[in-house]
Amino acid sequence: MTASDPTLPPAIECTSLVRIYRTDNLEVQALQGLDLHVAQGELIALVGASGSGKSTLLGILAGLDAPSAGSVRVDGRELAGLGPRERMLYRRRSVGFVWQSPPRNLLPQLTALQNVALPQRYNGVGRAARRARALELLDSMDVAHCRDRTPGRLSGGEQQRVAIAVALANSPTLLLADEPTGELDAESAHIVMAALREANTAHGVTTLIVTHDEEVAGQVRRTVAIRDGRTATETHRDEPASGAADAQADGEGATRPRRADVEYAVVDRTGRVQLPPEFTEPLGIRNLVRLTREPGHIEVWPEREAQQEPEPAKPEEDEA
Ligand SMILES: Nc1ncnc2c1ncn2[C@@H]1O[C@H](COP(=O)(O)OP(=O)(O)OP(=O)(O)O)[C@@H](O)[C@H]1O
Repeated sequence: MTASDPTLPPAIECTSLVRIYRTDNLEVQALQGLDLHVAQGELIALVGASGSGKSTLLGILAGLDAPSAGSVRVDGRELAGLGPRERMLYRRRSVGFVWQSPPRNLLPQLTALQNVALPQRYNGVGRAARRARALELLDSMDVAHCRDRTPGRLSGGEQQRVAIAVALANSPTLLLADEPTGELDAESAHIVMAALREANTAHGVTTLIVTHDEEVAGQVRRTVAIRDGRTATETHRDEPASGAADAQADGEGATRPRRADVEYAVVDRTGRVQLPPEFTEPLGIRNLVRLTREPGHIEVWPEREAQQEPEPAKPEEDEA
């Protein structure tokens, strides 16, 4: 992650974001008041069960969709009220997008070099500069050898690395990837993940990756979990896994375990916290809990326990 400049606005700031899909007689609340704050230059993974709202959020951040309510700011700019032309320019200049399916990312009749040059052409970049930038990006994604081949003659992993180069072509501030390793074997997934990290560090682009793959999520410092259309928990890692091994070598060649990951529950602006089912279900917690304030922490009691007043802790007896 590149160090973020405190004078810059956050890369992403979602506040009470709501997206309701309405069909004939059905209403689906895909996002239900989601809050998310991402600093400039961060690389984060977004995880959550199928239907939790990940793709909906990505579509809104990409400018492909608009929220029903709430605010979404990218680099301090409110997206909710953009008109069609501003939205098109935002998509063209500010965001790069990598889809799960390699063929969806590239035009099949164009070579890798032409695919990376094309978005720059739409942005008014001259021929020589387009070509130079495309070659530089293909090199930085380690696919320079693929420059004159069409996508059909590239492996899935090579296609995804060319797709990252395409996404970076117009120097976006935000790189979004929806399950970019979802159709790849483990080795290719590892290489594509390394390319996304390279995009984040060497090109300084804030990167958000939606994934179901725990190994991919384990390779970033911050993983945000969405549940029922809201950010529910976050896992922060001091030392993300490199992807291949879960231990790191010290100077003398010995390995030491990674420091423990820390999982936080997200507290939203109104003080709401989602209690994960692995905490609530064993205790039979459903509708009500009782909170007690303790020195330095808060205790959450199931309703039936709360009805029987918790006994105050007895001072420890002197064993002498
Ligand atoms: N165009 C749409 N019309 C109606 N409902 C939709 C539409 N797109 C998504 N939904 C619904 O919104 C909810 C969130 O969907 P979304 O695709 O954002 O979830 P997801 O977390 O990305 O799921 P997955 O991991 O399966 O891709 C789901 O209940 C889904 O059925």
